[in-house]
Amino acid sequence: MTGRFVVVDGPSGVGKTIITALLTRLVADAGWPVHPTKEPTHTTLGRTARLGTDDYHGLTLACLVAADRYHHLETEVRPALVAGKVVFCDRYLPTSLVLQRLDGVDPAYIWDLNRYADRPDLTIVLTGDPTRSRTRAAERGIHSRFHRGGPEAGKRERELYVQVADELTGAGFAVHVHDVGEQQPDEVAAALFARVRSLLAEPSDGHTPTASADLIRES
Ligand SMILES: Nc1ncnc2c1ncn2[C@@H]1O[C@H](COP(=O)(O)OP(=O)(O)O)[C@@H](O)[C@H]1O
Ligand SMILES: Cc1cn([C@H]2C[C@H](O)[C@@H](COP(=O)(O)OP(=O)(O)O)O2)c(=O)[nH]c1=O
Repeated sequence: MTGRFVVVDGPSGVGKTIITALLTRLVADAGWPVHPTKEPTHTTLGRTARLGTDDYHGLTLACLVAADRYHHLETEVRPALVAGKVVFCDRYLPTSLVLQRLDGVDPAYIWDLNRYADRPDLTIVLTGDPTRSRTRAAERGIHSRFHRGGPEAGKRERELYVQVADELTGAGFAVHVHDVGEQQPDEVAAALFARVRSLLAEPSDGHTPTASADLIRES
């Protein structure tokens, strides 16, 4: 697979969607074929996960989002990578490691469930002021129980993303944590584009499965 797989993840309202769109534009303008996408997907399975967080909890939701992820990889991500595209995915494994953990699922099981999900070439984790992120998410519209809970829940979500970024790094993932601070979206995208450009200059690693559960259990 000659393309590159880049994930943009982080707490709700931190700016994943807008940054993914801006980065996609910058990379396309640099002459690369791009494929922006997101999880949960727009399939029936993905919509059930996105809109069903009040009905589905714990292991059920963990399996639902993992099933959506495997279908996404098979039908969309891998074909785009084979076609040489730069795939930008808004939410991926880090979301599961944070939200399913908040939902009481054993982290080792979350890793196991995602064992065969492709390891991205780069995982970008956006962090920012939790109150600001929560406010933006609320203004945009709350459609998930994970959006509720105010600043305290936002603080915990942010802490877990930072912890998960360390776990992923320990498991051999290329992780880039970016705190948006006071930056406007175009400034964030420009800073991240520099990192993505250096990735595009490197040879592709062929996109191996995640298969890191043992590593994490041993750590
Ligand atoms: N750095 C930023 N500065 C100001 N507004 C932002 C910033 N990042 C995102 N926003 C705005 O906040 C809202 C939520 O951003 P969005 O990209 O949808 O977040 P996410 O996908 O992480 O939930 C959007 O209206 C977006 O334009
Ligand atoms: C990808 C993913 C999503 N979800 C669920 C819970 C999230 O609140 C919801 C994400 O829906 P989404 O519309 O992407 O939310 P946001 O606007 O905050 O980016 O899907 C998980 O529980 N685990 C996952 O791994």
